[in-house]
Amino acid sequence: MSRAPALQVERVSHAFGARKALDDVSLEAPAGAFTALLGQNGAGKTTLFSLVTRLYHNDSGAIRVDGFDVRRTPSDALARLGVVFQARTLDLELTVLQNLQYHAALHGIGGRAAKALAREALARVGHAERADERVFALSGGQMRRVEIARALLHGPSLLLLDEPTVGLDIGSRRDMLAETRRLIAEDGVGVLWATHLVDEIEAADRVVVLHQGRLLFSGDVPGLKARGGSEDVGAAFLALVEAGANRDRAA
Ligand SMILES: Nc1ncnc2c1ncn2[C@@H]1O[C@H](COP(=O)(O)OP(=O)(O)OP(=O)(O)O)[C@@H](O)[C@H]1O
Repeated sequence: MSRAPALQVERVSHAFGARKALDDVSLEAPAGAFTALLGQNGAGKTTLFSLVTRLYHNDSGAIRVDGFDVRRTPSDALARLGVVFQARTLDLELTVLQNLQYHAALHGIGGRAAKALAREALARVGHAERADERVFALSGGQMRRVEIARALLHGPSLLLLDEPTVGLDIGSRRDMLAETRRLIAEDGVGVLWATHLVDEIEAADRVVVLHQGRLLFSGDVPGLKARGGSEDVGAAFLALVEAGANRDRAA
């Protein structure tokens, strides 16, 4: 039997009052792959993440994590989901290990098992030796890695990252991307990585393009280049966005 996609979004819409933040969006993030969710400011990336994580309720379409519908089987879906939000969410006064143990407790894992999983997750992001330090002593990039370790701790099938490299220097950005791709290769986790930076995309990645709440493209990098009429990913992306805006003006 083939494995369910890590994430399936089917015909989902969401509005804030009269403003449509997502308009009939369908997309997939396969297991064992890096999917870049590419969109400019206001594209709807964070809204989509809020629906997948159930911060917002989706009352149209369907969202499935590893085959589990987030509305009908929320605990199964959320148990298979790891998230790194755009805003930092670690408790600065607690140690790195305590932050991870707290997260483990939310997933029903306690005691020695939690400690062991936390140390293992920290080792996977190269931070085993920081376990007993308080979070305020870490740099922005180190905190991000701890957040990734925390998101991986309960063994999710899908990892959502909302613009995780914002505020990081070039070296930290590159390292974080390489580490995420290594985790995909080692664990088979499916990653949905929201970004507006085209240089974070590699040739073998999947790409989903959102613009003003609408899906403009979903496929691989060669497909994006073909649709945008350019060998340059950035130029192809901008061509798609421009064509979408022209369609809206004509409508
Ligand atoms: N809580 C809210 N109330 C009203 N409108 C909102 C709210 N959150 C988002 N929006 C609107 O929904 C649209 C999509 O916003 P969203 O934050 O999902 O985009 P984004 O792609 O994450 O953007 P960015 O790259 O700037 O973070 C925007 O027009 C935004 O103004």
